[in-house]
Order: sequence, then structure tokens, then C-alpha cells
Amino acid sequence: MMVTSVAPVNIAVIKYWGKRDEDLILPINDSLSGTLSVDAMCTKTTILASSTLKENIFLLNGKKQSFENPRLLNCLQEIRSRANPGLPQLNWNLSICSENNFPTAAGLASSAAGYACLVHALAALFQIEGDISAIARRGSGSACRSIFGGWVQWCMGSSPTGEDSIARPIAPASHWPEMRVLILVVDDQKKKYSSTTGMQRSVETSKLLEYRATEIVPKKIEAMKEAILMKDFESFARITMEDSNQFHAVCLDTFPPCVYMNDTSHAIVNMVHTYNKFKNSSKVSYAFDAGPNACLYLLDSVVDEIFSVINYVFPPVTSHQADYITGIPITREPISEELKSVFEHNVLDKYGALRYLIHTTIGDGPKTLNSPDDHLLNLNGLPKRSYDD
Ligand SMILES: Nc1ncnc2c1ncn2[C@@H]1O[C@H](COP(=O)(O)OP(=O)(O)OP(=O)(O)O)[C@@H](O)[C@H]1O
Ligand SMILES: C[C@@](O)(CCOP(=O)(O)OP(=O)(O)O)CC(=O)O
Repeated sequence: MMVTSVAPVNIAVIKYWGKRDEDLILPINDSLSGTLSVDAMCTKTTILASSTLKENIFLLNGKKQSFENPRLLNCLQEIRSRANPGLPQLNWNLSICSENNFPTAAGLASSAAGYACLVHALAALFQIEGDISAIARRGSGSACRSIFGGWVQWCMGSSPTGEDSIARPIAPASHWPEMRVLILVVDDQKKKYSSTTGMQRSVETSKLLEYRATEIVPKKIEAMKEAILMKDFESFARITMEDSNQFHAVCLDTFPPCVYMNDTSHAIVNMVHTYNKFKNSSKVSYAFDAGPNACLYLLDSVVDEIFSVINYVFPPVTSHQADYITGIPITREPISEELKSVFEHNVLDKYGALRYLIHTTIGDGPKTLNSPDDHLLNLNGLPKRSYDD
């Protein structure tokens, strides 16, 4: 019995930061995100359940992981408790093989795509129906939002047992087809401290976090929902940038502080504000997760122009565009003379501050792949490909 799922990354425009229950992964505020298309960034997970497997195995990007990971076991236990008790696979071992086609643990939401994919595949394997977002939440909080496509709210809930802490779709991907996302990868290495540790420390030490969660976020969630439903980019962009900035202010208010953004991140912020000022309106917005990489939300009409600005301000080391930009192709236009004069003092005097760019859009939720060619495992539960490279 073998299933393969793919699942998307999501990037929050109103951030989740802080838990009220560490084990159940219950947040202290609602959050809201865009689910990104699996065409550019995704996790793929194959699970084999078999009576002949001698032990449980979990491979992530070709590396053996411990099966004794409490988050993995919590997801499995929740799935098994919802399954029909007569299913034979409930008594079999599992071989799990997962791959992210983007950097893992670098602040690009790999845990969100990873656990959404795992839970989606497990649900197919154990024939679970209905909402599985609360199960994905037990793997990683942000994973519950990747269970749906489009624009998604994670409602914090109030029950101490967490059954109402679930994700809810606000609008499908097709609602705002002009929306684009540019991920500017500044550093694709594993970050110093995970979101889990960082937010734990913020809950313990930051007074600003408490104020944010109770006074600011509830109003912002409503304003953001309205901006998305009305396709009001100006408001959307402003709230997104304000929330990202406030989240990083909380990180700095944490003791000792969690410093996730670096000089290049701040140069990106500066570039976006300079561009928006030149345009006399917010045409581009940024959101930074727990790392230095930027996620720019923008409309398709400005992608080519902002790309010309990015190339001018952050000179790439390669002229080979295929290595530098993945996802939806972008026309490489020379920067206009007018923009050149606006940005001439912002140009970074070093090459390669941006490692590469991913151009994508809002997309659908996880799906099951049905062709046997899509499976990452063979029938013995071993990976089909060699991971030596
Ligand atoms: N495909 C996957 N399947 C299962 N677990 C995964 C997968 N990818 C990542 N993870 C888990 O998520 C962890 C990384 O989570 P972490 O929150 O540190 O980084 P991130 O999700 O990339 O960043 P952020 O959540 O801040 O955007 C990994 O160490 C691993 O335990
Ligand atoms: C900054 C964030 O990306 C934090 C994500 O945190 P995680 O969901 O990775 O944390 P855990 O629940 O401990 O696994 C903001 C967000 O996605 O809302």
C-alpha cells in the first residue's frame, strides 16, 4: 500500500509567533497566509505501509531521521485514532520518504509544507476523511495553513484541547490571479535557532508579544481579510509589511534577542520602500519569516520592472538567468534611466548578496499523485533514487 502526496509552502502575511500550549501547538493569535503554488516550491512525500517492513523508516532529503520525533508520532497517533479500527495497515510498519525542492530549515516554511504533506499522505493511506488541518498542526503550527490552497486563516481557537484550532480557507487561489510572489533567497543554510525555540523565548520574555497578540493582531486579521476579499493591494501591502516589521520587533524585544534579518534583508526593505515612494503607492510588499530571506508579494504588472530594480541594486554573480531565477520566467528588462537615478545610491557594492530568486504565485492545497512513476520508494520501501549526489 503506497501513497504519494505533494504539498505547498505558505507565507504568512499576519504571522504566527508564540504558543499557549507547546505540546498541542496552540497559538496565542490567529494568523493568515497565502499558499504558494506547488509548481515552484513543494514537498513530495511517499509512504509505504507493508506487513513485510521490519521497522519504521523516515528519510528526509535522503537522510535518515529518527522515528522517535514527538511531532511525527503525534501526527501518526492522531491519524490512527481517526482511522477505521479494522484497517490492516494500522498494524504495519511504515517507510516514509520525503523531499523538499527548496532549502530545508532556512526560514522558507519547510516544516509547513513538510508536515502538511506527511499528514495528507497519511490521511490517504489510512482513509481519513474531513478536515485534517488540526492534525497537521501537531507537526508544525504553520503546517495547518498549508492544508488549504489560496488565502488561509489559522483560527487560534479557545478550547484547551485544541479541536477548534484549525485552518479555514478565506479565498481560493483563483480569487486574485494577478498576485505574484518573489522569494529572494539571501541565505539557504539552516538558521541558528528554529522558529520553535525562538517563539518559546519570545513568549517567556517579550512584553511586546503579549500586546501584539491581544491588541493588534485581532484587528489586523479583519483588515487583512477585507483587503484580500476586496483585492485592495494597497491595504494588503501595508498590513503585510507592518506585520512583518512588528514580528521582527518582537524578535528583537526577546531576551536574548532573536536576530533573523541581516544587512541584505534590510537593504531589500529599503529597496521596496524606495520603489513604493517613487510610484507614490505600495506596489510591492515584503514579509520575512524567521530568517533573512524575503518574500515579496506584488501584482504581475510590476514584476518585470521590480526585477530590473533588483538586478540593479543587488548585482548577481551570474548572467545565466536559468541558474538565478526559478519558477515563472521573467523578462529581463534593463532598468529605466529614471529608476536608475532613484536607486543609484542604493546599489550594493558586492556581488551575489542574493543567491537566487523564486518567482511563483498563489496556488492550491496538497494533492495525491496517482502514477506509480511519482512514488519516491520502491515496493521494498527503499528510495528509488540514490542520494549520494
Ligand atoms: N519534508 C518534510 N517532512 C517532514 N518534516 C520536515 C520536512 N521538511 C522539514 N521538516 C521538519 O521541519 C524542520 C524545519 O523547521 P523550521 O521551523 O526550523 O524551519 P522552516 O520551516 O524552514 O522555517 P520557518 O518555519 O521559520 O519558515 C526540519 O528540521 C524537519 O524536522
Ligand atoms: C515565522 C513563522 O514562519 C513561524 C512559523 O513557525 P513554525 O510553524 O515553524 O513553528 P512550530 O509550530 O514550532 O513548528 C510565521 C508563520 O508562518 O506564521
